[in-house]
Amino acid sequence: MADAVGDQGAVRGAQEKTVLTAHRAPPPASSHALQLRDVWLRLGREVILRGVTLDVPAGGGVTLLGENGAGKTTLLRLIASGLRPTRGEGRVLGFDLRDSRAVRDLVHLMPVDAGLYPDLTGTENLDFALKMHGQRGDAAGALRRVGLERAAGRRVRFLSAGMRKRLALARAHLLARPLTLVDEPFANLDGAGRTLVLELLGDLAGRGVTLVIAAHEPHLARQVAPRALRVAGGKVEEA
Ligand SMILES: Nc1ncnc2c1ncn2[C@@H]1O[C@H](COP(=O)(O)OP(=O)(O)OP(=O)(O)O)[C@@H](O)[C@H]1O
Repeated sequence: MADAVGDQGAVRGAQEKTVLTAHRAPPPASSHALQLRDVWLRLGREVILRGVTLDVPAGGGVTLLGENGAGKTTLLRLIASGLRPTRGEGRVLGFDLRDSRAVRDLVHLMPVDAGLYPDLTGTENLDFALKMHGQRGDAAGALRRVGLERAAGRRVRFLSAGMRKRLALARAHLLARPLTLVDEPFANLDGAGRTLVLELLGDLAGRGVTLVIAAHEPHLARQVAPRALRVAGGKVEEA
């Protein structure tokens, strides 16, 4: 997965984006958080997605299932406008997937590796994410909620994998983007951490956020994103 970590250019770009998005018109009304029509995606020599058609109503949570390498992460990256379809079309809350600036403002992807800035502290990571979206929020409260108050001033590179996951969860919860994509939220977490994931994602769902969760733990993920879809052979089908 492309990694923005430590990329000062990305930080500058995001800061410029803050100014741009703050003045953008509100999204057009759409009853669908996501619509894909015959989407194909080739990466290098491999065709990963082979004609994916999908409608996700706004507020309707989806759990993506599938074997290792099936294409779940790739699909999430495409929805987050990080990859362009080779063929086909998509819309996020009415915006064309090719309008990456609009889509990135509406979507948050919590990647499997957490996708944090290792040289920033926990608080700085949250503050930066808020700034990027032109939002205000209680970073200290979010850190407390995930049990990371003592890590607030520590650089992310010194946190454990589970602590990073908790921090990424705090960020997703704080941002509460209308379409929130979550890649393997339960990985690297202890029992309390998994309960916390369910609480915070459940809270987002309750606030009308559309969740798309890629997970190998359907019994957990479906508690907050009930509709199950299986990714296999480049297709997506109801599970
Ligand atoms: N940048 C890339 N270039 C070429 N192929 C890639 C790239 N990224 C992923 N792939 C391939 O795309 C396929 C789907 O990978 P993906 O990470 O989406 O699977 P996944 O369903 O998320 O798997 P897992 O459950 O293991 O996380 C794999 O065959 C992988 O090798």
